[in-house]
Amino acid sequence: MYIVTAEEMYGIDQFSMKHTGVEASILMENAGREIAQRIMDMVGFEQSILVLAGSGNNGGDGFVIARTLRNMGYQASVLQVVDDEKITGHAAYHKHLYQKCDGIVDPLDKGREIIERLDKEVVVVDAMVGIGVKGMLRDPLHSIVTQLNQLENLTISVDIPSGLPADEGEADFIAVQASHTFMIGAIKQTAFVQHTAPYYGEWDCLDIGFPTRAFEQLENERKIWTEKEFQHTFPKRSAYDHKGDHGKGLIIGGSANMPGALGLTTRAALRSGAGLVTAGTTDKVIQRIATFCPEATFLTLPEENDHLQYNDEIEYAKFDAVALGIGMGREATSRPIIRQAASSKLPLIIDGDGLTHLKEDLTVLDGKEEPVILTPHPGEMAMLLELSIKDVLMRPFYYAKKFAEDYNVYVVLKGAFTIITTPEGKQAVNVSGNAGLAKGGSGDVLTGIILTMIMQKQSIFEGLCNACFIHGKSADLLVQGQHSEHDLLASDVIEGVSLVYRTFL
Ligand SMILES: NC(=O)C1=CN([C@@H]2O[C@H](COP(=O)(O)OP(=O)(O)OC[C@H]3O[C@@H](n4cnc5c(N)ncnc54)[C@H](OP(=O)(O)O)[C@@H]3O)[C@@H](O)[C@H]2O)[C@@H](O)CC1
Ligand SMILES: [K+]
Repeated sequence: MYIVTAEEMYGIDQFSMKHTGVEASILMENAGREIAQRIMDMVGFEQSILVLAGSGNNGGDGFVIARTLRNMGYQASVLQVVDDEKITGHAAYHKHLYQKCDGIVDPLDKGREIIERLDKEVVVVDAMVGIGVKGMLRDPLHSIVTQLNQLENLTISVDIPSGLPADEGEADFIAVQASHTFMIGAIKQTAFVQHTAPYYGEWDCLDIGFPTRAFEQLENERKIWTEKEFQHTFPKRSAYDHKGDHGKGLIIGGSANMPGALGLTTRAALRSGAGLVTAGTTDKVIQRIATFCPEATFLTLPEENDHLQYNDEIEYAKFDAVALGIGMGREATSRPIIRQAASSKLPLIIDGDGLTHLKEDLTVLDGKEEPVILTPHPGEMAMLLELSIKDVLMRPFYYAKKFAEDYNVYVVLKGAFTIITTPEGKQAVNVSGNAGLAKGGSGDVLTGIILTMIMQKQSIFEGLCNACFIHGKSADLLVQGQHSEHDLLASDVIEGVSLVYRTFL
């Protein structure tokens, strides 16, 4: 399923009409009927449904919804929140149809009173404004939305909560706080941006008949990654495979104060299916983590002041991929290891403190032909881009893409909605995971799973998406079972990988 901006959605709409001849009023009919069906699944005949219809095509969807619900025996009516002359085009056509089917339309001047007296059992359908919103809502919509947000009624938004921008990057708006949103045709970008996502409530995206070609012509490819994609792309194993077929991974990191991080990454790589994993770290760290990951082998690297030192004896050629930086600390004397690993002919994952070292000298990436994967959280992304965390959170799609393209790297921007970006700018959002992952160690586990995934028979992009899916899904399955979001530990997430495999493969 695609993730779009408002402009891209209009492009899909135009392409569909031009190349398939489908008419806008039919798309509107499809949209309204699909949403009405979802409303019928949630609401009983005894409940009243009030559709708030605005002037554009979003309002037009509202008239279709009201007509469909009434035809099916539901008590639905429309409160038109704009003057009559504002309803034009396809919306006017569907308003007319609705009225011809004995539909009731209350005019705007009754609006305030209707909403003030609204029984809390009445279900509100918000079709006031969709992706055509420009700037801050004006009155009367502004005051209606303010009023509505103080009520506790079940509120179902059509396509997008009215007032909310579809595109990332907007800080100032007033919008309906929806209980549910049914998006039409494609997911709107702000459903995955931290400060706008909560307005959608629970959401789903409905197909209304846009042709696949209309999405394929989009310049920016953005999709969500779900269990379907995971099941479709995850490589099968053969009875004749040997350990070398599942990748030999090298993990470099660890320091006296952070030995556990490397242990988590190593064990996560093993648990997710790597053939062989070697942890390259200091002798002290090896002593601390060896029993936590007995299946791993170890490479003792020199240290100074409890931190890793550069060592030119690492035989990179023995491995298939390297993950670097985990719990490594920020001592400048460790930094040359980054350049050395980058000059190896291996795919390279840089995580945690490795990203801080990288920022000191981004030229280490120059000319590297093998894939490089960076796994920043928003703070690290901000550090790499020399921006504030707020800037990154405001436009995560844009900034992840910019960095990935500028430096020819894959970026896994971690967060409640992890965004995976290829060097060409293709993006996917992983939707698995929960607040239980917001803990120290989660990122270390993800790095281990990523290392394993990029060594399997799938593209790097698929491997990264699948790694994020497995990591989040492990947490989801665990909190549905014996754990909660409060007590979940990173080490639990490692063990939960088995649950993911047993459930989905
Ligand atoms: N083919 C498709 O893609 C399909 C799209 N469909 C649906 O169409 C929707 C997009 O429709 P759209 O383009 O007509 O825009 P829409 O969101 O209704 O808003 C425009 C109206 O809002 C008003 N308005 C704007 N800003 C405002 C403000 N700040 N404060 C107050 N008012 C403001 C503006 O008024 P004006 O500024 O002109 O006075 C104008 O009248 C889309 O979200 C989906 O639901 C479906 O039918 C299926 C097929
Ligand atoms: K809406």
